[in-house]
Amino acid sequence: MSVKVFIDGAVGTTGLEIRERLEGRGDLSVATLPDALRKDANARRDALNGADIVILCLPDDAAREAVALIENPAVKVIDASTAHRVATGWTYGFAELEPDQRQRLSGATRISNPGCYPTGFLALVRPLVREGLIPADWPLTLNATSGYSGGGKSMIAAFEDAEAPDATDTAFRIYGLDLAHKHVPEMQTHGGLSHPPIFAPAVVRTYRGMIVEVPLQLRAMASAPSLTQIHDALAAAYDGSKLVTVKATDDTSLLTLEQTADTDRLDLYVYGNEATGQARLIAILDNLGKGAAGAAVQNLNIAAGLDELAGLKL
Ligand SMILES: NC(=O)C1=CN([C@@H]2O[C@H](COP(=O)(O)OP(=O)(O)OC[C@H]3O[C@@H](n4cnc5c(N)ncnc54)[C@H](OP(=O)(O)O)[C@@H]3O)[C@@H](O)[C@H]2O)C=CC1
Ligand SMILES: CC(=O)N[C@@H](CCC(=O)OP(=O)(O)O)C(=O)O
Repeated sequence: MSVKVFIDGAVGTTGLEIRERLEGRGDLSVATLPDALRKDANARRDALNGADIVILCLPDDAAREAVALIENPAVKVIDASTAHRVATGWTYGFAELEPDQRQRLSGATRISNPGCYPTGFLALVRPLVREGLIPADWPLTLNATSGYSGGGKSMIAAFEDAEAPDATDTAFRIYGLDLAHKHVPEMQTHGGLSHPPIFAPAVVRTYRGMIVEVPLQLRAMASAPSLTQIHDALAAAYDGSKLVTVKATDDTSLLTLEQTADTDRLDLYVYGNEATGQARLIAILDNLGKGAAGAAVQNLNIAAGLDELAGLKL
């Protein structure tokens, strides 16, 4: 039987990417609302309660509002916003993050899709904390750069439309200077960390793509893990995954923000210097791929009991 999917926010940046991945699928049908009704509460209530699975591609407040409109207990929800990523009763939609995560997702009715930056950070850090290679109370930092589609329609306009209210011609800018970025709580919670990491994000004049880097002073840790131990722990954590891959570190020429653009892959690297006891852990993904729409479709497939990789871009 075909699974009925409703996308709320279907004409936004993430919604359009999800629709593209679901096109031509015979195992599910996709409903969206016409333009005149897409913000109409009654039309949304009917569509939300009539679906098997809904995907919310909305700002946080509108996502909370959508969840409140759902009365049918059989409806499963995948929320792409930040609203429920550390909320009680929600399962974090990063299938590869913990050994039992996929199984938990297959039985969940409320799934929070991870943030794009946390996807890179957690992929690098969580297995190492779990294995005791990084102490849970280590003062972690991460530097990251995103394509401008990460800011949705308004940031796309700012970079592409000189008439937009916040138009910019910058090539690269840093932000999050108050150290209170909305992604930090999920990084701490799902990383199993005692303290929030320092998160230094930047946005660059490229539509899509993301690099997340975690620098580590290994020699200062009591565990003093070697680069090989770190590499092997990550390789073991993602063994068999077609989306998350620990890459060889002998070819630095491929380390670009664009290398996973328009795919749902997540490429991980462990670089460093054994002699100085320093490491640079690097994750490269598409903010709209594994960072948003790719993860949402993967979660949809798992929640619906379908082929997990159907519609995904490898
Ligand atoms: N862009 C990215 O890389 C990522 C985005 N996300 C998250 O996904 C969600 C969507 O982001 P994104 O697609 O980038 O944002 P966009 O701004 O591109 O799209 C949001 C869409 O939601 C619509 N909308 C707003 N309020 C309502 C409402 N009350 N009822 C119905 N529709 C509404 C908007 O309508 P209108 O077109 O009229 O403005 C717009 O089409 C956000 O929570 C974001 O944080 C998560 C990971 C990465
Ligand atoms: C470049 C840029 O501005 N990126 C956004 C994050 C992307 C996003 O939409 O955040 P969610 O993953 O939580 O939905 C930001 O830093 O706020």
